[in-house]
Amino acid sequence: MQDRFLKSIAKLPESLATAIVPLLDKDFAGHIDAQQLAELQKATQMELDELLLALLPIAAALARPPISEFHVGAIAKGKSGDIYMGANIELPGEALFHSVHAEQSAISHAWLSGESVIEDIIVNASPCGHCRQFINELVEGSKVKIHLPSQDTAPLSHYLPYAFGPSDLNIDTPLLTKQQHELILDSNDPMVIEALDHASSSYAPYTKNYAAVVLETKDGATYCGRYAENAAFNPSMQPMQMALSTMARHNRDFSEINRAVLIESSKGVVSLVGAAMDALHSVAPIELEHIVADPE
Ligand SMILES: O=c1ccn([C@H]2C[C@H](O)[C@@H](CO)O2)c(=O)[nH]1
Ligand SMILES: [Zn+2]
Repeated sequence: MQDRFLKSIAKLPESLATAIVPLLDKDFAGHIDAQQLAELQKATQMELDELLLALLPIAAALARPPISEFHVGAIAKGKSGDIYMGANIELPGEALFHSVHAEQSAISHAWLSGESVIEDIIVNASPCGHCRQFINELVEGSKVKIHLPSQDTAPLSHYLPYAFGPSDLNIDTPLLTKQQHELILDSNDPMVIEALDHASSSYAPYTKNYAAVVLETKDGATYCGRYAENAAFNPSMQPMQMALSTMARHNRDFSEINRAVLIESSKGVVSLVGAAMDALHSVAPIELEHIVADPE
């Protein structure tokens, strides 16, 4: 089992601790599939909602909050029945807006894993206004059920009444809808090809700046993040932040980053290069490779 889970395991009911330890091997990065979840339920005799809340200390152990030391854990449950954990990240010495919230981390985890609907979000602290707005960008966002430790489960529409969202800007294909934006680039560099692929699947309906980041560690492993815009603009999730959050879930240290690539569209009305460089430089002394590709 990874050391980072030691303290959280001690907080779990004994039957859950025993059943989950085998899943927390060196490759565990916060994904539990529907079958594994059913086995956990069987071993613990818990109702599903109860089990999901009980798993939050495991999600919170994925956090990297050097500024607040406040560990937030979240779980996004997809329509497939699989669950995706996420946790907050703060970048040392950088402006606070570079932070990633646990809910964003869990949602991006589900999105990168191919989920097309998120039905439930379970979180250990009440979701802040910015997260409520981020959730509202999702397909059927107002219906996402929010589960909190000492509250009755309620849909997002309860937490965010009179919401402003994609439909106010005439977007009817919200976040998690399959995106396919062809970008043309001639390269046989596998890392660039991976980034291009993710940029094509990114969500940028407001600026058309289809963009993605891939980070590579010295051992050749890669971690990606796609751009996910928000109708209220500020709560958008930057691709660098999403990639860092992917790395953190995989228990990799940011100092292990060896190469970093940002690909964005030549026709976007904004560029993410400045924001991506600021975030990257706060964690690793690496130059950002910035590639601009033409949309088809
Ligand atoms: O909904 C919330 C509220 C806060 N945080 C994180 C952000 C920051 O890292 C820390 C303190 O706000 O908690 C979340 O992850 N989700
Ligand atoms: Zn939040």
